[in-house]
Amino acid sequence: MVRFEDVALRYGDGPEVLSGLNFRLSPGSMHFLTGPSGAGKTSLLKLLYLAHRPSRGRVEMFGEDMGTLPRSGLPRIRRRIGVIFQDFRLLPHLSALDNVALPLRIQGARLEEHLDDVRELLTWVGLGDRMDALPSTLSGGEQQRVAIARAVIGRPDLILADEPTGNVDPEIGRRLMRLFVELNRLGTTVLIATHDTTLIERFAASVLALRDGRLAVPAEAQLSPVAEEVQP
Ligand SMILES: Nc1ncnc2c1ncn2[C@@H]1O[C@H](COP(=O)(O)OP(=O)(O)OP(=O)(O)O)[C@@H](O)[C@H]1O
Repeated sequence: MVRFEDVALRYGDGPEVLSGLNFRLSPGSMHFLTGPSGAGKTSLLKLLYLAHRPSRGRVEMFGEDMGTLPRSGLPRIRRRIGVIFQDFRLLPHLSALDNVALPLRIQGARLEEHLDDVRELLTWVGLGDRMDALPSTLSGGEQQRVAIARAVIGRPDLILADEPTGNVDPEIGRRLMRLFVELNRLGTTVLIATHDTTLIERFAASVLALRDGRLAVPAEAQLSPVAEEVQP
């Protein structure tokens, strides 16, 4: 479903911050993306979300070559991806509930028919009593949970998450991971960028390790079709 062949990325005239990337993510697989600060994790997620075009190499998403995709085709591909960036990118004038419902509206769904799902999901992420709050009145961790709910509500084929448990307490972090694992079991491909080694040790997912813009181990990242929580 995702295939990178000798992909590189540079910002402007700068050096390549990612280079020689070769990997693929098979449908319904789960992966962690790790690496020290500055290794290129966020940049790789942005390539996967088509926020940047590679400066070299071939990116294939859902069987289509992104190099030949016209700009008008981007929304169609992005609708299949749920993304959680570190800056959350919530719409400031919409309530938590309306932010989460946004992907459904964009898909053309009638909100009334999905309101219960939106409320259930917000309750699951611990925001049952903050549904009407505007993002500016929510804490960082609460905003992050709204962003996660928004990323998963439309049941995307691919979820990209940048440090999704970074701002929340351990109990909520475990809940969020259960949400990702459950979606993965239902067939969603999940890629989670994190520094958190204990999180990685708890799940039998494959690990893509970035160092200085390169994958430390050339990754045939198609192991672990479904992630299992490792029992202590
Ligand atoms: N918009 C940009 N313009 C120029 N350079 C950038 C830009 N964004 C990132 N970089 C550079 O690209 C490299 C990789 O950054 P990136 O944010 O992808 O790393 P990261 O692994 O996600 O780091 P962290 O764990 O700290 O979030 C860094 O050297 C960074 O300075």
